[in-house]
Amino acid sequence: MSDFKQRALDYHSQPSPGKICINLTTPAETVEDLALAYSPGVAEPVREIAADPDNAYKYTAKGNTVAVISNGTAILGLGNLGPLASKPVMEGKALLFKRFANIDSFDIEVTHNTVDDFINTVANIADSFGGINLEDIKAPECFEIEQELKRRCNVPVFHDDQHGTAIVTAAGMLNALEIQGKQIHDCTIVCLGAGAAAIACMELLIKCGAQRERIYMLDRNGVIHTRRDDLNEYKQLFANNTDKRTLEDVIEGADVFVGVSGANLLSAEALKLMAPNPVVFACSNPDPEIKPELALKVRDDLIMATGRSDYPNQVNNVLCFPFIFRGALDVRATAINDEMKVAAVEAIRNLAKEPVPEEVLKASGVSSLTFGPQYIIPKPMDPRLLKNVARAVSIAAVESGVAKLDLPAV
Ligand SMILES: NC(=O)C1=CN([C@@H]2O[C@H](COP(=O)(O)OP(=O)(O)OC[C@H]3O[C@@H](n4cnc5c(N)ncnc54)[C@H](OP(=O)(O)O)[C@@H]3O)[C@@H](O)[C@H]2O)C=CC1
Ligand SMILES: CC(=O)C(=O)O
Ligand SMILES: [Mg+2]
Repeated sequence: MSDFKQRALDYHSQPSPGKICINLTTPAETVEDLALAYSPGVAEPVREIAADPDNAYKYTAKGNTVAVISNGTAILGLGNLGPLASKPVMEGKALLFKRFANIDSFDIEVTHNTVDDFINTVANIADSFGGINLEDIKAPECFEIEQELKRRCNVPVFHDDQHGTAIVTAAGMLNALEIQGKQIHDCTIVCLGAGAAAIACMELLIKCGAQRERIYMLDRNGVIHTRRDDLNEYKQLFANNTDKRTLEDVIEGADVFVGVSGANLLSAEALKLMAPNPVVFACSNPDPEIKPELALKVRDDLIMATGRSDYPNQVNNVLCFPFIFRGALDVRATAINDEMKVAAVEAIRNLAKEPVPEEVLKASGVSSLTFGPQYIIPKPMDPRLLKNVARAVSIAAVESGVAKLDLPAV
């Protein structure tokens, strides 16, 4: 067994199995404590909440708790390995929520037969939480699931693999193109993958100025084009009127490659065909579409990002979901809307241009980080993400009319 594999397994099994636990916030030592915490005292908040459901925010942990919910159908880039196998990732998301935004999470792995079963399960428990973070649910079901849950739930519902990924990709892409001296409007973009992350990333890049006709999306059957008859309604939006059929066909002269598909699917030969000064986001986890060492060996004019923590430029939704939920919970937003997403893109993007504090350099194991090809996007452990992104999101929620509370004082 490799050393890294053993260390990863040890990390998850020691000092106790898993990565999270529940702690108490109130004393529970004496008879009086228990009389307050449980019977008879607990009846008082019960009555208050029955009289007004908003009192759940006052007397329970609801307002600072997010449910991380998966069915395990698209676990990272590992595929459909079932609900239970997704649990380490969902506990990982809970770890990140707590570590970066002090949000408590429950991970919930749902076994279901139909899409309706899944939707009903989540809708029926949603009121227990301040928000719902859907995770690693494959396309195309994820689109219907999110849409229906948004309609049925009173709390924000956010599919992280769609919108968290899209927000971070857009922030990193705008910065990378700025460094490469390119305008997104003029770029030819190749997107390998046509699932949850791909569709959302491309839609957000279009909102940021990319031209739909200059995007070539590919799935397992190659380029998505207008003469295919096997496309779902989401892929159809990206059907290109083209004779190009393969990755090699579309990548020739392309400015941008976004990989949200699977491991090692972009060859060095294909990369060589890209236009000068390309941007390659190989975001598949745990293994990118092309390894940075290989990519940088064949192109020295490249800006390269992956989804991983162990290379420069980590384009990963960890830079978004803790902070967008912090911003939403702080003003009790009823939804996470486009205004809040755009605010998050701008806040993440701008932070990469600020001088980096010593503590971030230390945690990153480097002596300097300056806006440029090796640093297009902030590091997840940058404490300013919490302040800047959450605040920007809260302001956008208030201004767009979905906040139930005023902005908290700074
Ligand atoms: N860095 C980050 O923050 C994030 C990275 N990701 C990564 O993106 C990838 C996809 O995740 P997600 O969108 O949630 O999953 P989905 O299951 O929704 O989509 C996967 C897509 O990848 C395509 N695909 C898989 N294998 C190939 C292949 N050999 N050639 C071409 N296309 C292929 C599938 O094609 P088809 O439609 O034909 O089945 C499908 O369109 C994963 O690797 C995941 O780790 C996801 C979210 C965040
Ligand atoms: C990062 C993430 O959410 C994924 O790879 O699915
Ligand atoms: Mg995911």
